[in-house]
Amino acid sequence: MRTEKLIEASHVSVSYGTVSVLDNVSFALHKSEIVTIVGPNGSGKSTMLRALIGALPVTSGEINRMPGLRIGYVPQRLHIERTLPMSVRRFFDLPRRIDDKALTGVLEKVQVGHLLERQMIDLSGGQFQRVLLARALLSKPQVLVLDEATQGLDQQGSAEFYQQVEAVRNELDCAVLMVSHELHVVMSASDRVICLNGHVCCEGAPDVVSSQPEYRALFGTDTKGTLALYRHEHDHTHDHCGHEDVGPDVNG
Ligand SMILES: Nc1ncnc2c1ncn2[C@@H]1O[C@H](COP(=O)(O)OP(=O)(O)OP(=O)(O)O)[C@@H](O)[C@H]1O
Repeated sequence: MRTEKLIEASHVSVSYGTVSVLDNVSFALHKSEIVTIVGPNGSGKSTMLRALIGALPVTSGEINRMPGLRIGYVPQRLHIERTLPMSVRRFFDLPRRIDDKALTGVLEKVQVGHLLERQMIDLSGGQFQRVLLARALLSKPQVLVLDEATQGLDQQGSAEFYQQVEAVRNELDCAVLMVSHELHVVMSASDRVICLNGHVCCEGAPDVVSSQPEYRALFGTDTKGTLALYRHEHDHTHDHCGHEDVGPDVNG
């Protein structure tokens, strides 16, 4: 039986000016599930995340979030000014002071306690992303949103990061909604995968999605998928589900 819906998008379309980026997308995120959005460059993944969390207005359709929903957001990257001294502890205090007691539990979960006095700019890529994850957890989120949070990490670093995310989900029982290009990593860590290319091409459990013709057309039959993703030329249509392919041109 499905649990309660935390966020629901119904027939959502988003355009930037006259350019349509999302067309008639419907989607629901349920309590405790890990959902990954995959798709080629420019297919609207970040746009969809931003619309779902309310950071971007939709052109048509509707997005409903559970009243009072707490969302923790881990961005793709964050620029820290190199000339500005900023310790990890100070970073946690932005935009408002966090007392040590509130911080302790989160530091243990994400194993960044030993980094508190370090400068943000001196952290490794993996440490930096774990600090961002810890910061997102401070609001005790019911939904954790990750937008390509492991960009720049090597395969082992990103696998460790996603294991950490899974552990956090298991402990906090929060839902996780993420965008990733690392199909081989996220496919194993997700309950459900949405394959997006301006519209929802297919969705379902990872093993179901990876055997769909739409998915294979996008990512190739290679289980790693990553290279095919960047080489993708979207020339298939979706007659079986009544969608005309109106997705953006994403020649990589
Ligand atoms: N603020 C904006 N104004 C105009 N166009 C935008 C804006 N943001 C994104 N776009 C365009 O919308 C399309 C979808 O962008 P989006 O970032 O959602 O895709 P994506 O799937 O997340 O891409 P990537 O995998 O490269 O990160 C792209 O063509 C992009 O150039």
